[in-house]
Amino acid sequence: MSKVVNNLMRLALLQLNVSKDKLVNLQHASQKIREAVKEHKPRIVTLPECFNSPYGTKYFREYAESIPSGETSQTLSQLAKEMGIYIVGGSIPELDSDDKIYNTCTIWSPEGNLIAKHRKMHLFDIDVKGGIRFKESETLSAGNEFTIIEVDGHKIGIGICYDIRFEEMAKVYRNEGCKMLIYPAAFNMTTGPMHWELLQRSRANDNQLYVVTTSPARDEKGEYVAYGHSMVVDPWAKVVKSAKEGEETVVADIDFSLVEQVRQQIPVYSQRRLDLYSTNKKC
Ligand SMILES: NC(=O)CCC(=O)C(=O)O
Repeated sequence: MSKVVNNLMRLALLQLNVSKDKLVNLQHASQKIREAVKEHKPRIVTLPECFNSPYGTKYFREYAESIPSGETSQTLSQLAKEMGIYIVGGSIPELDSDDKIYNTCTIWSPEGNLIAKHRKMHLFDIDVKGGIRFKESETLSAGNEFTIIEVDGHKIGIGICYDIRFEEMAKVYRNEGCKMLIYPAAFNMTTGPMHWELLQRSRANDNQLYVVTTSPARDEKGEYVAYGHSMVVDPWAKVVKSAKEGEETVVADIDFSLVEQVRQQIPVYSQRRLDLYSTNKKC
């Protein structure tokens, strides 16, 4: 007998205020998760990049925790179990046994189990004249592994923020059968207005899948001012839901059958000229 797959799935994206107090951040995220689940009954709740600490290289070591023994992991595990949901737990600075620190997303099942963790693969090192300079590599190490989870028969690829700029990574996920990419993210006031929506619509369009981002809320007084605008883009590359700048919960109903519809109607994937080019081929 063939497996019946439910194509509909509700997501709640929590664009959260983040402070310098880790305990306050965890309590706030917990309250918002409980409220979102009671009100909207999502299958998956997503959190922002660096939701338990300020986003800055000088903070990462101080706020870093082991996974899954640290207090943030324990909190997310209990919440996922209590509310019976999947949590894509934004990201936190992770302290590894080798004393390295990673920017890591943990993913929790409705039973409270850690089903995957994604370490940001591409570190955010940029220097835009007159704009922003940021060097994650001053304190962070890069992850080396792709991360795919499966929820109700649907494969979902995970990246973190700057990872979205690398179309090769998204293509690997598409090649593996992903129908959605989720990126906890914290763009800024220089690149956000230029590239935030463009990148999401590009990845959705290139790969004919859903793209979901979750940002911290904008805090104009913060040292790093996040752009906000958490977003859901569908496989037609249409923005179906978008937050404004402040704290907000975005609820989106996903219809995975759209993925197949788009892929059938515009069959670029099978029309590629892999005899002429491939990602491995040198120019
Ligand atoms: N936290 C990040 O990786 C920020 C990425 C970003 O702002 C960009 O422009 O890329």
